[in-house]
Amino acid sequence: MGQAMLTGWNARNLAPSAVVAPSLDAGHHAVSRHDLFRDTPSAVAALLEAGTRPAAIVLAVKPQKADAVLPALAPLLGDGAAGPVVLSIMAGRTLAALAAQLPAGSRLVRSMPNTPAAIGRGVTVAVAGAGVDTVQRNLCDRLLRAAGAVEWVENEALLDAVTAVSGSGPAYVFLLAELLERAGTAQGLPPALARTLARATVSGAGALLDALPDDADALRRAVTSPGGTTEQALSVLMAPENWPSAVSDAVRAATERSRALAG
Ligand SMILES: NC(=O)C1=CN([C@@H]2O[C@H](COP(=O)(O)OP(=O)(O)OC[C@H]3O[C@@H](n4cnc5c(N)ncnc54)[C@H](O)[C@@H]3O)[C@@H](O)[C@H]2O)C=CC1
Ligand SMILES: O=C(O)[C@@H]1CCC=N1
Repeated sequence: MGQAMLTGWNARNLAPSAVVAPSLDAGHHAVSRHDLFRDTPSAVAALLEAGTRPAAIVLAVKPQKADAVLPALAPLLGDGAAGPVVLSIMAGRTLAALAAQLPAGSRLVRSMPNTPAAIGRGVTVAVAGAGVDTVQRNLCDRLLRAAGAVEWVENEALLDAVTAVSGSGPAYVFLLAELLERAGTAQGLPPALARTLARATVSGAGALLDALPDDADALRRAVTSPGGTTEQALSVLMAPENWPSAVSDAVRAATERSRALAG
Protein backbone atom coordinates (compact mmCIF):
# COMPACT_ATOMS: atom_id res chain seq x y z
CA MET A 1 0.00 0.00 0.00
CA GLY A 2 2.90 2.33 0.73
CA GLN A 3 4.23 1.57 -2.73
CA ALA A 4 0.80 2.30 -4.24
CA MET A 5 0.74 5.66 -2.49
CA LEU A 6 4.25 6.49 -3.64
CA THR A 7 3.24 5.52 -7.18
CA GLY A 8 0.33 7.90 -6.82
CA TRP A 9 2.62 10.69 -5.65
CA ASN A 10 5.05 10.06 -8.51
CA ALA A 11 2.31 9.75 -11.14
CA ARG A 12 1.06 13.16 -10.13
CA ASN A 13 4.55 14.64 -10.22
CA LEU A 14 4.46 15.32 -6.53
CA ALA A 15 8.18 15.23 -5.97
CA PRO A 16 9.17 15.40 -2.29
CA SER A 17 9.86 19.13 -2.49
CA ALA A 18 6.39 19.71 -3.94
CA VAL A 19 4.60 18.35 -0.96
CA VAL A 20 6.57 20.20 1.68
CA ALA A 21 4.34 22.63 3.48
CA PRO A 22 5.29 26.18 2.49
CA SER A 23 6.08 27.23 6.03
CA LEU A 24 8.73 24.55 6.45
CA ASP A 25 12.40 25.00 5.62
CA ALA A 26 13.42 23.93 2.14
CA GLY A 27 15.61 21.21 3.60
CA HIS A 28 12.69 19.42 5.18
CA HIS A 29 11.35 16.56 3.14
CA ALA A 30 7.76 15.53 3.53
CA VAL A 31 8.40 12.21 1.90
CA SER A 32 11.43 10.62 0.34
CA ARG A 33 12.55 7.30 -0.91
CA HIS A 34 13.95 6.74 2.56
CA ASP A 35 10.38 5.87 3.41
CA LEU A 36 10.78 2.77 1.31
CA PHE A 37 13.82 1.51 3.22
CA ARG A 38 12.99 -1.89 4.52
CA ASP A 39 15.17 -1.45 7.57
CA THR A 40 13.80 1.35 9.71
CA PRO A 41 16.87 1.91 11.95
CA SER A 42 19.06 2.26 8.83
CA ALA A 43 16.61 4.67 7.24
CA VAL A 44 16.48 6.74 10.42
CA ALA A 45 20.27 6.75 10.69
CA ALA A 46 20.60 7.81 7.02
CA LEU A 47 18.20 10.69 7.51
CA LEU A 48 19.95 11.88 10.66
CA GLU A 49 23.37 11.61 9.04
CA ALA A 50 22.14 13.66 6.07
CA GLY A 51 20.81 16.26 8.46
CA THR A 52 17.35 15.74 7.02
CA ARG A 53 14.43 16.11 9.34
CA PRO A 54 11.24 14.89 7.67
CA ALA A 55 8.08 16.94 7.99
CA ALA A 56 6.04 13.74 7.89
CA ILE A 57 6.70 10.07 8.50
CA VAL A 58 4.32 7.67 6.77
CA LEU A 59 3.79 4.42 8.64
CA ALA A 60 2.90 1.78 6.05
CA VAL A 61 4.04 -1.45 7.66
CA LYS A 62 1.68 -4.22 8.72
CA PRO A 63 0.07 -3.53 12.09
CA GLN A 64 1.77 -6.67 13.36
CA LYS A 65 5.17 -5.08 12.54
CA ALA A 66 4.43 -1.83 14.32
CA ASP A 67 5.88 -2.92 17.64
CA ALA A 68 9.27 -3.42 16.00
CA VAL A 69 9.21 -0.28 13.87
CA LEU A 70 7.76 2.43 16.10
CA PRO A 71 10.49 2.58 18.77
CA ALA A 72 13.10 2.92 16.01
CA LEU A 73 11.52 6.20 14.92
CA ALA A 74 12.18 7.94 18.25
CA PRO A 75 15.47 9.64 17.16
CA LEU A 76 13.62 11.37 14.31
CA LEU A 77 10.77 12.46 16.53
CA GLY A 78 12.86 13.90 19.32
CA ASP A 79 10.57 15.97 21.47
CA GLY A 80 7.35 14.65 19.98
CA ALA A 81 5.49 17.95 19.99
CA ALA A 82 8.16 19.69 17.89
CA GLY A 83 8.84 16.74 15.59
CA PRO A 84 7.38 15.54 12.31
CA VAL A 85 3.77 14.52 12.01
CA VAL A 86 3.39 10.72 11.91
CA LEU A 87 0.84 9.59 9.33
CA SER A 88 -0.28 5.99 9.84
CA ILE A 89 -2.17 3.96 7.27
CA MET A 90 -2.15 0.83 9.43
CA ALA A 91 -5.44 -0.99 9.75
CA GLY A 92 -6.87 -1.08 13.23
CA ARG A 93 -3.93 0.51 15.06
CA THR A 94 -5.41 3.32 17.13
CA LEU A 95 -3.99 6.76 17.84
CA ALA A 96 -3.70 5.75 21.50
CA ALA A 97 -1.75 2.61 20.63
CA LEU A 98 0.60 4.61 18.39
CA ALA A 99 1.08 7.27 21.03
CA ALA A 100 2.01 4.65 23.60
CA GLN A 101 5.02 3.60 21.48
CA LEU A 102 6.23 7.04 20.38
CA PRO A 103 7.77 9.96 22.30
CA ALA A 104 5.29 11.85 24.44
CA GLY A 105 3.42 14.54 22.57
CA SER A 106 4.07 13.09 19.09
CA ARG A 107 1.69 14.50 16.53
CA LEU A 108 -0.28 11.66 14.94
CA VAL A 109 -2.73 11.21 12.09
CA ARG A 110 -4.48 7.89 11.50
CA SER A 111 -5.81 7.17 8.04
CA MET A 112 -7.23 4.43 5.87
CA PRO A 113 -6.53 4.65 2.12
CA ASN A 114 -7.20 2.00 -0.52
CA THR A 115 -5.25 0.57 -3.44
CA PRO A 116 -6.77 2.63 -6.29
CA ALA A 117 -4.38 5.19 -4.79
CA ALA A 118 -1.86 3.82 -7.29
CA ILE A 119 -3.77 5.53 -10.11
CA GLY A 120 -4.92 8.54 -8.09
CA ARG A 121 -8.39 7.04 -7.66
CA GLY A 122 -8.20 5.99 -4.03
CA VAL A 123 -10.34 7.24 -1.20
CA THR A 124 -8.94 7.87 2.25
CA VAL A 125 -10.53 8.68 5.58
CA ALA A 126 -8.28 10.40 8.12
CA VAL A 127 -8.51 11.47 11.74
CA ALA A 128 -6.08 13.85 13.43
CA GLY A 129 -4.79 13.19 16.92
CA ALA A 130 -4.34 15.75 19.68
CA GLY A 131 -2.08 18.68 18.91
CA VAL A 132 -1.87 18.23 15.14
CA ASP A 133 -1.68 21.79 13.82
CA THR A 134 -3.08 23.20 10.59
CA VAL A 135 0.23 22.96 8.75
CA GLN A 136 0.63 19.29 9.70
CA ARG A 137 -2.96 18.48 8.85
CA ASN A 138 -2.65 20.22 5.48
CA LEU A 139 0.56 18.34 4.77
CA CYS A 140 -1.13 15.00 5.50
CA ASP A 141 -4.10 16.07 3.41
CA ARG A 142 -1.84 16.81 0.45
CA LEU A 143 -0.03 13.50 0.79
CA LEU A 144 -3.30 11.59 0.96
CA ARG A 145 -5.10 13.68 -1.67
CA ALA A 146 -2.36 12.84 -4.18
CA ALA A 147 -3.80 9.35 -4.03
CA GLY A 148 -7.45 10.37 -4.46
CA ALA A 149 -10.31 11.74 -2.39
CA VAL A 150 -9.85 12.45 1.31
CA GLU A 151 -12.47 12.67 4.04
CA TRP A 152 -11.54 13.87 7.53
CA VAL A 153 -13.58 12.69 10.49
CA GLU A 154 -13.53 13.63 14.16
CA ASN A 155 -14.66 10.25 15.51
CA GLU A 156 -11.79 7.77 15.35
CA ALA A 157 -14.12 4.83 16.02
CA LEU A 158 -15.47 5.20 12.49
CA LEU A 159 -12.15 4.03 11.07
CA ASP A 160 -12.99 0.36 11.69
CA ALA A 161 -16.07 0.43 9.47
CA VAL A 162 -14.22 2.65 6.97
CA THR A 163 -11.55 -0.03 6.75
CA ALA A 164 -14.21 -2.67 6.13
CA VAL A 165 -15.96 -0.68 3.39
CA SER A 166 -13.32 1.24 1.44
CA GLY A 167 -10.00 -0.10 2.75
CA SER A 168 -10.82 -3.72 2.02
CA GLY A 169 -13.54 -2.87 -0.53
CA PRO A 170 -11.42 -3.10 -3.70
CA ALA A 171 -10.91 -6.79 -2.89
CA TYR A 172 -14.65 -7.38 -2.96
CA VAL A 173 -14.89 -5.75 -6.39
CA PHE A 174 -11.97 -7.76 -7.74
CA LEU A 175 -13.62 -10.90 -6.38
CA LEU A 176 -16.72 -10.00 -8.35
CA ALA A 177 -14.62 -9.82 -11.52
CA GLU A 178 -13.12 -13.21 -10.71
CA LEU A 179 -16.50 -14.79 -10.08
CA LEU A 180 -18.06 -13.27 -13.21
CA GLU A 181 -15.20 -14.62 -15.30
CA ARG A 182 -15.59 -18.06 -13.77
CA ALA A 183 -19.37 -18.08 -14.21
CA GLY A 184 -19.10 -16.92 -17.82
CA THR A 185 -16.70 -19.75 -18.57
CA ALA A 186 -19.11 -22.17 -16.90
CA GLN A 187 -21.82 -20.94 -19.28
CA GLY A 188 -19.63 -21.82 -22.26
CA LEU A 189 -17.69 -18.64 -23.01
CA PRO A 190 -14.08 -19.11 -24.10
CA PRO A 191 -11.99 -18.27 -20.99
CA ALA A 192 -10.20 -15.34 -22.64
CA LEU A 193 -13.50 -13.78 -23.70
CA ALA A 194 -15.00 -14.35 -20.24
CA ARG A 195 -11.99 -12.57 -18.73
CA THR A 196 -12.28 -9.64 -21.12
CA LEU A 197 -16.01 -9.26 -20.49
CA ALA A 198 -15.70 -9.54 -16.70
CA ARG A 199 -12.92 -6.95 -16.48
CA ALA A 200 -14.60 -4.52 -18.89
CA THR A 201 -17.93 -4.86 -17.12
CA VAL A 202 -16.59 -4.24 -13.63
CA SER A 203 -14.39 -1.32 -14.69
CA GLY A 204 -17.01 0.12 -17.07
CA ALA A 205 -19.77 -0.03 -14.46
CA GLY A 206 -17.44 1.60 -11.94
CA ALA A 207 -16.61 4.36 -14.40
CA LEU A 208 -20.31 4.92 -15.11
CA LEU A 209 -21.05 5.15 -11.40
CA ASP A 210 -18.27 7.71 -11.14
CA ALA A 211 -19.35 9.71 -14.20
CA LEU A 212 -23.07 10.02 -13.44
CA PRO A 213 -24.75 11.64 -10.43
CA ASP A 214 -27.34 8.83 -10.21
CA ASP A 215 -27.54 6.57 -7.19
CA ALA A 216 -26.28 3.02 -7.64
CA ASP A 217 -29.79 1.61 -7.37
CA ALA A 218 -31.00 3.88 -10.18
CA LEU A 219 -28.20 2.66 -12.43
CA ARG A 220 -29.06 -0.92 -11.49
CA ARG A 221 -32.73 -0.36 -12.36
CA ALA A 222 -31.73 1.12 -15.72
CA VAL A 223 -30.11 -2.19 -16.66
CA THR A 224 -33.11 -4.23 -15.51
CA SER A 225 -35.79 -4.75 -18.14
CA PRO A 226 -39.08 -6.09 -16.79
CA GLY A 227 -39.22 -9.80 -17.53
CA GLY A 228 -35.68 -9.74 -18.86
CA THR A 229 -32.38 -11.40 -18.08
CA THR A 230 -31.09 -9.01 -15.41
CA GLU A 231 -34.28 -9.40 -13.41
CA GLN A 232 -33.72 -13.14 -13.33
CA ALA A 233 -30.14 -12.73 -12.14
CA LEU A 234 -31.06 -10.15 -9.50
CA SER A 235 -33.83 -12.36 -8.12
CA VAL A 236 -31.02 -14.73 -7.16
CA LEU A 237 -28.46 -12.16 -5.99
CA MET A 238 -30.88 -9.94 -4.06
CA ALA A 239 -32.57 -12.74 -2.13
CA PRO A 240 -32.02 -11.72 1.51
CA GLU A 241 -29.94 -14.81 2.24
CA ASN A 242 -27.61 -14.11 -0.70
CA TRP A 243 -25.75 -10.84 -1.41
CA PRO A 244 -27.54 -8.66 1.18
CA SER A 245 -26.53 -10.94 4.03
CA ALA A 246 -23.18 -11.95 2.53
CA VAL A 247 -22.01 -8.35 2.08
CA SER A 248 -23.35 -7.33 5.47
CA ASP A 249 -21.62 -10.27 7.17
CA ALA A 250 -18.38 -9.59 5.30
CA VAL A 251 -18.27 -5.93 6.28
CA ARG A 252 -19.12 -6.80 9.88
CA ALA A 253 -16.31 -9.39 9.97
CA ALA A 254 -13.81 -6.88 8.57
CA THR A 255 -14.94 -4.20 11.02
CA GLU A 256 -14.47 -6.60 13.92
CA ARG A 257 -11.02 -7.59 12.64
CA SER A 258 -10.03 -3.93 12.45
CA ARG A 259 -11.08 -3.48 16.08
CA ALA A 260 -9.05 -6.55 17.03
CA LEU A 261 -5.93 -5.05 15.39
CA ALA A 262 -6.12 -1.99 17.65
CA GLY A 263 -2.90 -2.95 19.40
N1 LIG B 1 -3.25 -3.45 1.10
C1 LIG B 1 -4.23 -2.58 1.23
O1 LIG B 1 -5.19 -2.53 0.43
C2 LIG B 1 -4.23 -1.61 2.37
C3 LIG B 1 -3.29 -1.72 3.38
N2 LIG B 1 -3.31 -0.83 4.41
C4 LIG B 1 -2.33 -0.94 5.47
O2 LIG B 1 -1.06 -0.78 4.90
C5 LIG B 1 -0.11 -1.49 5.67
C6 LIG B 1 0.76 -2.33 4.77
O3 LIG B 1 -0.05 -3.30 4.15
P1 LIG B 1 0.33 -3.87 2.74
O4 LIG B 1 0.83 -2.76 1.89
O5 LIG B 1 -0.82 -4.64 2.26
O6 LIG B 1 1.54 -4.84 3.11
P2 LIG B 1 2.87 -5.13 2.29
O7 LIG B 1 3.43 -6.38 2.89
O8 LIG B 1 2.61 -5.07 0.82
O9 LIG B 1 3.80 -3.89 2.64
C7 LIG B 1 4.43 -3.77 3.86
C8 LIG B 1 5.78 -3.14 3.60
O10 LIG B 1 6.44 -2.97 4.85
C9 LIG B 1 7.80 -3.28 4.65
N3 LIG B 1 8.42 -3.59 5.94
C10 LIG B 1 8.33 -4.74 6.62
N4 LIG B 1 9.02 -4.64 7.76
C11 LIG B 1 9.56 -3.40 7.80
C12 LIG B 1 10.39 -2.70 8.72
N5 LIG B 1 10.80 -3.29 9.84
N6 LIG B 1 10.73 -1.42 8.44
C13 LIG B 1 10.29 -0.82 7.32
N7 LIG B 1 9.52 -1.44 6.40
C14 LIG B 1 9.17 -2.71 6.65
C15 LIG B 1 7.78 -4.44 3.70
O11 LIG B 1 9.01 -4.62 3.05
C16 LIG B 1 6.68 -4.01 2.74
O12 LIG B 1 7.20 -3.22 1.70
C17 LIG B 1 -0.85 -2.32 6.67
O13 LIG B 1 -0.74 -1.71 7.94
C18 LIG B 1 -2.28 -2.29 6.18
O14 LIG B 1 -3.19 -2.36 7.22
C19 LIG B 1 -4.17 0.23 4.44
C20 LIG B 1 -5.10 0.39 3.45
C21 LIG B 1 -5.23 -0.54 2.37
O1 LIG C 1 -6.48 -6.43 4.74
C1 LIG C 1 -6.02 -5.53 5.43
O2 LIG C 1 -5.86 -5.69 6.66
C2 LIG C 1 -5.67 -4.20 4.82
C3 LIG C 1 -6.43 -3.08 5.42
C4 LIG C 1 -7.41 -2.68 4.39
C5 LIG C 1 -7.01 -3.40 3.20
N1 LIG C 1 -6.03 -4.20 3.43
